Amino acid sequence: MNGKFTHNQLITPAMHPLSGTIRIPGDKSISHRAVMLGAIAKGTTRIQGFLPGADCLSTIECFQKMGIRIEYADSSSVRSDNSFSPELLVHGQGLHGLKQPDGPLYTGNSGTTTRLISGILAGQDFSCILTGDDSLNRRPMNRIIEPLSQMGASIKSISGNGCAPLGISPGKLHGIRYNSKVASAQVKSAVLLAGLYADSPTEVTEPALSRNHTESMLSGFGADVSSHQNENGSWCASIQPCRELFAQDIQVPGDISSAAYFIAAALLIPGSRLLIKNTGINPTRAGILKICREMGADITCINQHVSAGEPTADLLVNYSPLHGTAIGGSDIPTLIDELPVIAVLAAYAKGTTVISDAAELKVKESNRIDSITRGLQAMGADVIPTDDGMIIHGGKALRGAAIDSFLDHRIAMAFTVAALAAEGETIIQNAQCVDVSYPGFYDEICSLGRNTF
Ligand SMILES: O=C(O)C1=C[C@@H](OP(=O)(O)O)[C@@H](O)[C@H](O)C1
Ligand SMILES: C=C(OP(=O)(O)O)C(=O)O
Repeated sequence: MNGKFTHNQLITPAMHPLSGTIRIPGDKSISHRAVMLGAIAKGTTRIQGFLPGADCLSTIECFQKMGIRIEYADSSSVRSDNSFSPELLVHGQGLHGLKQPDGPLYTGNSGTTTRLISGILAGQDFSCILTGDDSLNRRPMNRIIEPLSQMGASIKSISGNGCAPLGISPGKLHGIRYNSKVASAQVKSAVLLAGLYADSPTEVTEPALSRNHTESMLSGFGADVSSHQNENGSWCASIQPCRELFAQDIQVPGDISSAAYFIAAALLIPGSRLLIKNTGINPTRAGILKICREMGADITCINQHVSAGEPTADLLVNYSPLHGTAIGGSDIPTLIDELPVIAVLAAYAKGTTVISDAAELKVKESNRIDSITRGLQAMGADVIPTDDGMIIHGGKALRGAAIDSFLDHRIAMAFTVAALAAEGETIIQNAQCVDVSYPGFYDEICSLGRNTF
């Protein structure tokens, strides 16, 4: 992967409780989707609270390369709490307004960019190539190649290994009824986005409900989308062919996946009391709140409201002694990206935590079953990896260690939290990868714990 992720970060144990009020950067999933739908809508979409993380910047660059003008609005500002609040203007050109890029589209480290944009590109009348960094180009793409091909798209893995680079050429799309084996919002979204361009309705069924931001936002932009749960517990989302999408004003809530590190740090460090403002609590994303409460956490949602179709709240988190739990089934998609930091909580909790049904962890930015296990073992935790998760016998005191981030932002941040509650110093290797989803993470967590890093 790119040399820019080479910086190592020293973490010393927290010397003080975490206290105060923080505001988390915008939701990554919603930021991606707002740019994508804005680009293929008619008119100018205004996105407040956009996440300027590396992944979302990859999405912006892809659409700029396809002729879409995207700019920061003058009113982008530094808020009173010193955080930058970017407001983005996306000058959409309509469903058929994208132009052929003059070279490959580079999606960096971002699975969301690659898979969702593939659904849009399948409906264009030009050919292009999608490629990412080393990690991205190892992740499975057959999961989108298969349904998009069934719809009539011409999409292939150029090296024939089921991974990017992907070559996408014009094809005439028709609606399908697709049964996805995995509960994946990226697969569902790729199919629904291609469904905008199909000549008949498209349906995707998934075994459990994955994050539903695409469905909500497509509806807001004027598409005819619906979803329901089947009798066997699976979920079905459908979309009608679409003539035009219309620009929207979108307020992106804070990312609960980023809030997760502050929730966890406050739960682990005695005496902590943290108010995390304006966090998205969409039930398809908020599984971490449920699981933490099951583990004994004191977390209260206050000031609940709906912003641009997304449930949002301030989270008040108090230090809490935790105990182990079982995590699996339909909860997994609602907390998939939080499992690294939940595993850290489990290592500090009394008793045993069993994580199952989470084989998807193996195909993220790193093999997260492996990277979590290795990191926790290096710190002295008792953890046994399994095929679809892990078993953690918690409650041992952890010690600082050298932690390989595997260039995976979630691993770097989860082990930063582990290090704050450990004995001795920890080095997070290649820690700059946090910029993928949370630029400024180290400044924020450092200012709260008043640690000397
Ligand atoms: O659609 C999205 O925005 C995402 C979906 C999830 O991936 P899968 O769809 O592969 O589960 C998640 O892990 C990723 O961080 C973001
Ligand atoms: C898996 C993640 O993202 P993506 O799939 O977009 O790379 C993540 O942010 O943890």
